[in-house]
Amino acid sequence: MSIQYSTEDQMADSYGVADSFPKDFGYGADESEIDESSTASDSKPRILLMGMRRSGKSSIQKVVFHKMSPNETLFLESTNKIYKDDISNSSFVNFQIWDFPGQVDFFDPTFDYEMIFRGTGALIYVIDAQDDYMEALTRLHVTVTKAYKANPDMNFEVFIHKVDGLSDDHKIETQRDIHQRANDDLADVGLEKLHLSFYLTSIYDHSIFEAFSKVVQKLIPQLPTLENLLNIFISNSGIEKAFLFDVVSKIYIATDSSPVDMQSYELCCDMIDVVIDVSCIYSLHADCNGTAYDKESMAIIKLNNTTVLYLKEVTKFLSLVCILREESFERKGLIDYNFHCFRKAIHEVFEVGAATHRTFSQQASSPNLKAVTHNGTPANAV
Ligand SMILES: Nc1nc2c(ncn2[C@@H]2O[C@H](COP(=O)(O)OP(=O)(O)OP(=O)(O)O)[C@@H](O)[C@H]2O)c(=O)[nH]1
Repeated sequence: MSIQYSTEDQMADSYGVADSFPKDFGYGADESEIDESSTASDSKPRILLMGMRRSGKSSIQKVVFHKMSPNETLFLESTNKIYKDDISNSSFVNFQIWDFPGQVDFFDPTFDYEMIFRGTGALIYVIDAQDDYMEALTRLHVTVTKAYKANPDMNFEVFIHKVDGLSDDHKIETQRDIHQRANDDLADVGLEKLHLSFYLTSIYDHSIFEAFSKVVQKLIPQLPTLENLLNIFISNSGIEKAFLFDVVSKIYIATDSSPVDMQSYELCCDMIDVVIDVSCIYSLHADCNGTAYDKESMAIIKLNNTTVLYLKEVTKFLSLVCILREESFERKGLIDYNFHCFRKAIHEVFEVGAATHRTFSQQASSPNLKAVTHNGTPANAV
């Protein structure tokens, strides 16, 4: 895997251009229709969203990357052509999402699926769990076998979606059934090597953000280093759990190696919302443009169960959100010193990556498209 980075000029001093909250605190231009031939911008790493009609693909993309409220998705119209969404203006992770219309006809000669799959990091196949999913499973099989032949390196992710309408038992049973059937179909054609990952998702809770976090993390080659840094940071600071968040999407790009529980993740997501809301409402600039999140951004929230939430800016796109006990927070000086070292290390990790990428780009004419591009650290890093 290799990685593409923004140039340092782009990284430097760019807080001013970040959009602000709420609606504007998104990813800039909305989706645009693509012409199916390859263009220069299409060389960005991409994540494909595929699945049956009305399975919820556009809703996922709108809710995660465009701050659309789940209820508004009821009014989304059906997608008729492939739409691409460039997630690169104000995010740490830098890729394109291609939202496909329900039925993709692999036999249509104008649809160059090999070209599309070759440049893809991950294929997300969305299955509506509230509907009869037999046809979706047949199409999943056709899609992943074609995609695997064109690009065996891509990640295959299955979102068992709309699980908000299912009881807990029904969720587990549906996941087991879909997992079993999909893998049996692959085994029947000798494709046991093709690994499918399954997630239970809904746009009505944080599960869709959690699932997207895991999909994106797999495309970040520095993930083990980030995890390691987080482990060192929390163990030396008396912190229980820490997430490194992409602020705009609330995708966490890394966490320490202790297990993630949904409640902690939700708390941290909510904290980001509170911080951005408050700084936007009380911003000195009436339009709040670019001022909702910057180098000074930090927040402490003390909960009534002796838990403290602590948020600090890491780069213009990333923030660290920690959960710790009140007694550990008494050593705030130590935590801040460790955070300073952690932040410095994060900046170094991505500076090294940027340098490696520059060397790589000079050597190779076409980049490896599996790994996502990063908007790295600002040049004025501490
Ligand atoms: N209950 C529930 N409904 C959802 C969820 N996600 C999407 N929906 C609804 O599903 C319907 C279809 O969603 P879309 O996002 O338009 O589906 P699509 O897959 O993009 O459809 P096409 O563009 O026709 O391929 C909408 O009414 C959404 O509100 C979910 O997590 N839970």
